This record gives sequence, structure tokens and C-alpha cells, in this order.
Amino acid sequence: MKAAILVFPGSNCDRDLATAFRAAGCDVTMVWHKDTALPAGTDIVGVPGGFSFGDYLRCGAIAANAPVIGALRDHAARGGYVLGICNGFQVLTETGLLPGALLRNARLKYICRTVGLRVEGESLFTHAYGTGTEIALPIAHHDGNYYADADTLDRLEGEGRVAFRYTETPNGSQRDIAGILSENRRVLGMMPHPERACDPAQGNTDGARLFAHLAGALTAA
Ligand SMILES: NC(=O)CC[C@H](N)C(=O)O
Repeated sequence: MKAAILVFPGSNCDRDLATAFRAAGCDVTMVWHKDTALPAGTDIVGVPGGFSFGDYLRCGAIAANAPVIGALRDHAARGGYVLGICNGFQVLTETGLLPGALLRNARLKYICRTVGLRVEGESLFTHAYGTGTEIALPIAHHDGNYYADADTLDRLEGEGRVAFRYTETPNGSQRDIAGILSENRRVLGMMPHPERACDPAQGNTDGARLFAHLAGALTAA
């Protein structure tokens, strides 16, 4: 299974994400933001966390216009898988590949701690856990307050596209949303960091299950 990880100036979770994919048995290629193509045979694109372009304008807004985004759009349009984590989720909403926006946290503070999450929507990403399961993952962001208009929120919920919900919202996100899926369920954006919960040395391995399941399912496909 082949994963490509986009790297922007200011990305800081790209190597952690590569380590998580590699530990699950994936081939990983890092792809610089100025590249205009993904490696042939890419199954999944990882859009990592961090502070792309210093979070200027809005988090993810400049990265969403980088040369590599055309290849990301083509990959998603072909039905390819995409996993955007934290700044990666912000990039995905800024590109329009996922609906809504990530606003400043309700209390205006950067939050760095482990939170409880309930797993919901059906997808290759969430099958690792099963609907209704509660897990814990770290968050680290100042713009994680998910916003969408009421119709979009109703649609996401009606179509089972809320992938993860906070058991108690840390950042003011509407309807406690921590992660959402695209219409075809192959693009996931989530604020929590599964790649930071992959090794017993990190004190939590809830994230490793997501990568292991993805790698197994995409290798078998
Ligand atoms: N860890 C991250 O990816 C942080 C994303 C973004 N820079 C924020 O603080 O909201």
C-alpha cells in the first residue's frame, strides 16, 4: 500500500505521519508542496498537521493553493483516499474537498491535551474501531472550532459523515464535531492526531489501529 505525504513549509507532523504509516507496513513517499504530481500508484494522500506557511491569512489557506493541490484534487476525484490531520483538515476545508471551516477555538487559546472521542460514520477510517466506540487521541491546535451552516451540519449527520465527535468539546466545535468524511467517505479530515498515539512510548496506541486497518484494507483491495 502506497502513501504519499504532502509537505509544506511549516508542516511539523509530516514525519510522525510517515512513521505511523510505515509502522503499519505502508510504502511512504514525501511530496514537496511545489511538486505537481503524486507518485504513481498512490493509494492514500496524507495531509499532515503543523503550521503551513506560518498559519498566515487563515490556517491552511495558503497551502490550499500550493501547486501540489491540483494533484490532490485529481487523486480525490479518482476516488483516492485522503487523510487530513489537524492543519491537514484545515487545508482540506480550505480547498473545498470537505465542507465547513475551522475557526479560532472558542476560548481563543491553543489547546494541547488528550481528548475523548466517539467513533461514528461508516468508512475505511472508522472501521478500525467500530461505530459507538470511545477512544482517546491528542489534540494540539488554536483553530479547531468546526463551523458549518445548519443545512450542512444536518446533511453531514443525516449521511453519517461525522467520523469522530468529542465526548466533551474542547474548542467550541458545532455539534462536537472532531472529524468529517467526504460524500464518498474516502476523504477524512480530523483535528485530533492519531499519528501521535501509535506507540506505547507515547502513552496511547489508539491511533495505531486506524493506520493498521487502513493499510490492511488498502493492501487487500
Ligand atoms: N497541530 C496542528 O496541525 C495545528 C494546526 C494549526 N496550526 C492550529 O493551531 O490550529
